[in-house]
Amino acid sequence: MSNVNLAVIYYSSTGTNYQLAQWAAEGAKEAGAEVKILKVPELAPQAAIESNPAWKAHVEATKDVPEVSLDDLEWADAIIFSVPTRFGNVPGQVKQFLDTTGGLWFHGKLANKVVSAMSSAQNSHGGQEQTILQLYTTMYHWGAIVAAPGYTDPVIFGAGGNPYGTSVTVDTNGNMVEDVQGAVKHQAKRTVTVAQWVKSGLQQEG
Ligand SMILES: Cc1cc2nc3c(=O)[nH]c(=O)nc-3n(C[C@H](O)[C@H](O)[C@H](O)COP(=O)(O)O)c2cc1C
Repeated sequence: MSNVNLAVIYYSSTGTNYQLAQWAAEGAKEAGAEVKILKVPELAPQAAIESNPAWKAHVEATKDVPEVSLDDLEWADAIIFSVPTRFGNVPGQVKQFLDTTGGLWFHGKLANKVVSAMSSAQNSHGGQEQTILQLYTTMYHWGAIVAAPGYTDPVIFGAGGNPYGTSVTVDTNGNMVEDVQGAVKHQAKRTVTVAQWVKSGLQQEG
């Protein structure tokens, strides 16, 4: 066991980021972490969800996935976010959740979390990198330690070569274009490894 608690926190309307989250959870478990997959609460009106069959089906399919809470953030030594782009930024649902973390931040409870992020978009240059960087901006304010994948494994090149975090293109049928499973698992393992280093260093400091 790695003694790392890892939360995979995702938002997804049509399933892509849920799949990325599941692969990340697999990779983190293989690295020995204790893992929770947690969804960001939906804020969209029911009428909007009903108007899109893929969205409606995904909400139904994931109704039993627990919603992320502030307690989960306290529990986690490491966090992997997976969020689709919304015009180059994180979805409003994710921003709303991040904006509830002020109290934890104030009490120093978010410092030294090891984090990394993943994303998706409909176009191959539709804002994946920017979305991850927007998320990381908040992480810097938390005092979190961003464990971006960089080019630390050859699998990253095959997945599109995004050094900020694994990202994928989603075609009009909702299918992923690139094969990113290996890159996601590598990113998850790296996040757990860095979290182990940080956690053991902090424990030595007392
Ligand atoms: C409001 C909105 C804005 C979006 N903006 C972009 C965009 O700027 N570029 C792009 O390529 N895709 C854009 N998309 C497509 C989503 O990123 C895509 O549906 C998502 O990555 C699929 O992930 P999911 O299956 O986890 O929901 C947008 C979708 C919505 C609903």
